[in-house]
Amino acid sequence: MPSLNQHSQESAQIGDSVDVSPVARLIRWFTANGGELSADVEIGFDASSGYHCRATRNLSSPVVAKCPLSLTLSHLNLDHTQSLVPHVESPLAKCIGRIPNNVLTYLLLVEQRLRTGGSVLKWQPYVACLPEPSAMTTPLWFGPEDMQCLAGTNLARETAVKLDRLTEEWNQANEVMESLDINTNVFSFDWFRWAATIISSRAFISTHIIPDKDTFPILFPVVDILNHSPTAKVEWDFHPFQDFTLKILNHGDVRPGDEVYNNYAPKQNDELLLGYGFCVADNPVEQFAIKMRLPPQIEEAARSMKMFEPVNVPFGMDTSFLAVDPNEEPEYLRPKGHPFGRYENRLPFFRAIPPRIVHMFFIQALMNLQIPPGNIQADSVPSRVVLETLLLTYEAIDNRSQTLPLAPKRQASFSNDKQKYATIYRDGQAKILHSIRAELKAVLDALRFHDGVPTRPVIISSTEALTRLSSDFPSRAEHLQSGLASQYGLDFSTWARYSAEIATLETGQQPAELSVWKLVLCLFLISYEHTEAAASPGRQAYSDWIEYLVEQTPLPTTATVDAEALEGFIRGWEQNRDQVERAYTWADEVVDKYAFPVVEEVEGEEVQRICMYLQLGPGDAGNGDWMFKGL
Ligand SMILES: C[S@@+](CC[C@H](N)C(=O)[O-])C[C@H]1O[C@@H](n2cnc3c(N)ncnc32)[C@H](O)[C@@H]1O
Repeated sequence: MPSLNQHSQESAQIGDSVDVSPVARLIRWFTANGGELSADVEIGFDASSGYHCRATRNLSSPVVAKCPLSLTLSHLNLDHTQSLVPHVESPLAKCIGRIPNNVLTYLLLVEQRLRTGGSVLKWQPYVACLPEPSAMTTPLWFGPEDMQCLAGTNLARETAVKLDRLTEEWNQANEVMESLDINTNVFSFDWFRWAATIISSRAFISTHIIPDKDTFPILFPVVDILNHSPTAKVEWDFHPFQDFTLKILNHGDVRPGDEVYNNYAPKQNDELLLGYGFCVADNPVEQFAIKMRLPPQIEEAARSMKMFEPVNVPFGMDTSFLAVDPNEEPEYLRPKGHPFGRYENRLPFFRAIPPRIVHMFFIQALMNLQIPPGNIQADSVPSRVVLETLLLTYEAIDNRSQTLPLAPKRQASFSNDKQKYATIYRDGQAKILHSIRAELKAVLDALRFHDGVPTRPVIISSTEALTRLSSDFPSRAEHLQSGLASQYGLDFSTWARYSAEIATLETGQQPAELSVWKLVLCLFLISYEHTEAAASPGRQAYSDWIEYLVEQTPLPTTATVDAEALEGFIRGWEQNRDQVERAYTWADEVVDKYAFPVVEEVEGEEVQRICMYLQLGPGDAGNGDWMFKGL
């Protein structure tokens, strides 16, 4: 390719000799009309990144390209009432004020590209170097197979939304043009989509060059030919109402042959893919967009209880989200080591999660546990509430991560760039989501307790509770186990067997472990209350816990169960009929309120256990700090 400075010195006449390449014509047109391009670079082309800029020798100055306002392309060129940029004659001028400015720019671009509509072909050399529809790689151009690469990602939905919006804009523009007797045949949806993609992938915002008007998209020929690198050090030097210069700040580091990059600002891969049609592998600013709202009635109730006041935002979180409409901006999950830092939170395991989402699950936790918000101080949240908030957050992230599994091992080759970039984006998103799921899971795993005497609040399954019952009240435990064995066919030959079986057993479409828990808690209550025996540390921990649960959920005055139904499981019910009935009714309520599922590995398989949170009595109602100590 000839060096561009040679071209820049040639006289610029559009439409001259046919053997001049489109790039050479572009540069001649550009420089003849006030544009500047460094003599140390050339414009090259390759199939994967299209036109790009490359150093032919060491850069003698930071300036790579400078585009005057007079060469820009935007709807403003159609507006004959202004004198900031040259006017073009076009029927589209009639549409000013009747079609949105960005849409008018699409239409003007199509006119220029198709050399039609009677408009002066002012930007012909520029438009001739714009990528063809066949080169477009944003999801607006994805076929069904390409879309499959986006399955489970946020972009799968956003692409459909964007296409709908574009179709709507196209329909409305056609209506206006028809009403003004403008021939609309030329503005097919495909060309309209092409122009919209050109704008999203290379337009700048007008604010810096025309600060006194509302922002609109504006094209700066040639400056827009540089590709993006997230590490490029550049300056966008705008002189209002005059020109825009792109400078390379570390121009001394650029070697002959190096590609010279712009930096389109830190952008995540969803924005890059949707707007530009490419992605950055291992993009350092990548986050995971997440949109969650409380059900409207719960949100309403929470609002009336002043839960959206800053004093009711727990864990030392930043409260600024309260002033932002949740529909305006998405929230992002941030992986460890993210360059923007993570979210302020006294509890480290919540630092990946946006405060709005943690607050939302905090509200949900209070509702689930039936704790009136007035009883909670945001700076000293009981650990049971912390745990419930964590469980709800984990459940939501876990559910989402099941719709976006971690990437399988892939072959390095793809059938096209769309699939290559979609896969980079998709895999990066899955990686973030699963890493945050794993962080939360690690906290839950660390709280899970299997053997010995709990010395801190722990999560226990019915296996640990039954073990404790066996050691403290062997004959009651034996009776219960034989009842469970005959009712459910459970095998108690080893605890591992029991765990494996109970995890997969259902009764009435509910996990059978819920029923076991109700019986065990009922037995704990009637046994500990009436036992004088000196407590072992293990027994003490459990009996303190039961005492605490009774404090939280007092015994009912009337029962909802008939003790006879418990005959096979609870010994001596005849003598203590009323007591057993009330204890079981209590246990039923406690389990409904507090039991939760936890995934664990039993005999090499991941299974779901129903667990309870064993607090060490009222003294442990503290602020949840223990949850991360020593983790
Ligand atoms: C502002 S234009 C840059 C010029 C463009 N290469 C061309 O052929 O006209 C932005 C487009 O360039 C391509 N591009 C920019 N940076 C890229 C990169 N780092 N990797 C792959 N393609 C890139 C994408 O197609 C994007 O939509």
